[in-house]
Amino acid sequence: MSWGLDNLPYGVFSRRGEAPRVGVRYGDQVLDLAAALHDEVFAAPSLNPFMARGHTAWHDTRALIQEKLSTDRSVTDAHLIPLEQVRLHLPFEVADYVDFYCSLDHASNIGRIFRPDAEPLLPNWRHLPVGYHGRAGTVVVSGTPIRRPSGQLRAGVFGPSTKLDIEAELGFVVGVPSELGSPAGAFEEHVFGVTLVNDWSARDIQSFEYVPLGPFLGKSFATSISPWITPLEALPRIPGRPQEPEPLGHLRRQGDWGLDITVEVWLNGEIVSRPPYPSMYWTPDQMLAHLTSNGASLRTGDLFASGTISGPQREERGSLIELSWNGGDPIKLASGETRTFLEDGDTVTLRATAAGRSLGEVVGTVR
Ligand SMILES: O=C(O)/C=C/C(=O)CC(=O)CC(=O)O
Ligand SMILES: [Ca+2]
Ligand SMILES: [Mg+2]
Repeated sequence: MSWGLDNLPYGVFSRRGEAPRVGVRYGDQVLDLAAALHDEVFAAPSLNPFMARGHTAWHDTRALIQEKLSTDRSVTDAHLIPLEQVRLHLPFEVADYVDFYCSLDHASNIGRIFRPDAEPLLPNWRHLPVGYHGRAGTVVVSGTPIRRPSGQLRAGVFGPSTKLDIEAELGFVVGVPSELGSPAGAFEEHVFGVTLVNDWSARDIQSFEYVPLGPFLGKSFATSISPWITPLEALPRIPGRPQEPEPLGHLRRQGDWGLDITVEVWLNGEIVSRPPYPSMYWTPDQMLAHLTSNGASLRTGDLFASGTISGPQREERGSLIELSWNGGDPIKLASGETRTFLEDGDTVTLRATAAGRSLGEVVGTVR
């Protein structure tokens, strides 16, 4: 079952007229945790206070919820609320937002498109997980409409982007802070769980502005996430793929943090791509190690995303700029229409599963 006892993602919900609070998804219902577990930490309108409690509390709480859901009828009858009665909110207060660039296939494709006369991979790419700081305040929950951004599309031209794109990504949510001046400790001590991310991107704004400081307004206008945060414990882990050259000591992998997750990209109701997470080059423990290797501290609520997930096949690409090769090879939809970049009214839905467990969906419609 996609939302069974082995899944149990956390979110923030409210019923009409009630204050938002923390719940866990079970089947097509939400378990009201403040009521079911008599713990005030779940009465907060965000997951941050619970996430700050740390790894042992996360593990014990999950075990308790599993036990109550499987044995305690009074809990299940009184505190499970049908999903159609609730509104889902942004599940945590986003502290900092960082976006990496961990897919070899995505980085190679983008290199070919943006820098056709150079080597597709820049010389640093295999030595560290390249990333940039995004904009935490514009991370929005699934369902939030996306306004087409305006910006400088080329020298002397300001106007609405004509190359509005998506990026199918996985996001990692930090629960436990780290100390300023020291690298973070073990991945599972800091990272609470994962969420699906659509990092909307305006490719015309991006390609004019990005030299030499990186993406700025082409990416900061909105980033959508799933209302559900899946705990690390619920995710099937697999070995990461081979890396050449061997990374420096501080970037060596801490264990098997490859994740067996497949994403689906839906455009106006049809699947246009299935990006495979196992094809990612840099693993999330390496992202965390790199992010804090200079002593930068983590805060509860930090979000770091993997970067666009693209596999080697065309139908595995996680962005429209790759799927349509920057507009030169339009995507043919079953409806008979074609697409290069997004048009007003288009709806994009990302869905993902990990060994049958749903990670939920991220939906956005362009306005
Ligand atoms: O290579 C570049 O110039 C920029 C590439 C990106 O679009 C960066 C990005 O958002 C990272 C990602 O999603 O993989
Ligand atoms: Ca991105
Ligand atoms: Mg963004």
